[in-house]
Amino acid sequence: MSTKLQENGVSEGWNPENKIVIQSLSKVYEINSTREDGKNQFLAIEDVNLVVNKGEFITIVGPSGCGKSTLLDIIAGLSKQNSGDIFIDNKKITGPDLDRGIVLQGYALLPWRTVRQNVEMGLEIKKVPKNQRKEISTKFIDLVGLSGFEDRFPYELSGGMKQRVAIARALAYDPEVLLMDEPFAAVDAQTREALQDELLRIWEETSKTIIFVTHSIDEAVALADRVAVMSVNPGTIKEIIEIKLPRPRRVGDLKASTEFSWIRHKVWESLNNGQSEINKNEKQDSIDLAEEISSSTVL
Ligand SMILES: Nc1ncnc2c1ncn2[C@@H]1O[C@H](COP(=O)(O)OP(=O)(O)OP(=O)(O)O)[C@@H](O)[C@H]1O
Repeated sequence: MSTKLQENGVSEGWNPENKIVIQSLSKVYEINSTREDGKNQFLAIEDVNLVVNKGEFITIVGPSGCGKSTLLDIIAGLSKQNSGDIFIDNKKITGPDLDRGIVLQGYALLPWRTVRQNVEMGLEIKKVPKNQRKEISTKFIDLVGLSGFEDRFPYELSGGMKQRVAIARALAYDPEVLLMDEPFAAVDAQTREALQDELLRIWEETSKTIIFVTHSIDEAVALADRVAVMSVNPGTIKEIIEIKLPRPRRVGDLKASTEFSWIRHKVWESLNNGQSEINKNEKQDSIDLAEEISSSTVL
């Protein structure tokens, strides 16, 4: 894939199968530092490269702080990278847009709006007429199994129901890409499995392209076509593991299979090697620091 850009921001020599192309992405945060060397920048992700095909389901796993949310925020256009580019349908992204739906861990529903009004938010922004909005919201409320709850307010719903509303809201305005950051982390195990099955069913029905961040290896393997494993310090994608489990999938059934356990172990190993690397890096950092201290003592 060529990195050369034409004047209209379209890259040359791209593959029409590609939905999202991430090239050499890096992000530096400015941080408050008390270090003597005055360093006040932190390299959160470095040289991230990833190509996601149309209709593909990619999950991202990695140790805490490796930059999963940072990466997703940049793809969403909510945060700006320091270097590198992201293309969606071969167009360079420059900020948030309705082509990308976002589902976050904290639901982010508006408490003063009913289920229906929350689901219709994106449609209002898109200036879809009222009767059409109702038709669309009815369809997606039904799709996530919340028919009959249209007039409830968020405080009247369980965590799992709120998360369903957030998914319906993201789907209702028909984004081609869904970006999900640990969307099921706050619900109990049983609800989580039900939501995973529901998401798989919706994805099969709507053929969206999904990038899904999770801490759970089981969830990553059960949902994805490919799992991107990130390492920390600096955060980058160290390995992409293809999940060749048959579809359609039901999460409960999958987990009982030997094939699932084998792939799960493979992802675990990849993550665990990363942990060893962190320990090595930390050890090396300590060695460097120790050497610095000892040499300054000699001086
Ligand atoms: N606004 C910010 N300012 C400074 N540093 C930040 C900021 N946001 C994130 N970081 C740092 O960047 C690194 C990556 O953070 P990020 O939240 O992307 O990681 P993550 O992989 O999503 O973590 P977790 O799995 O714990 O949610 C972390 O070391 C974090 O401390």
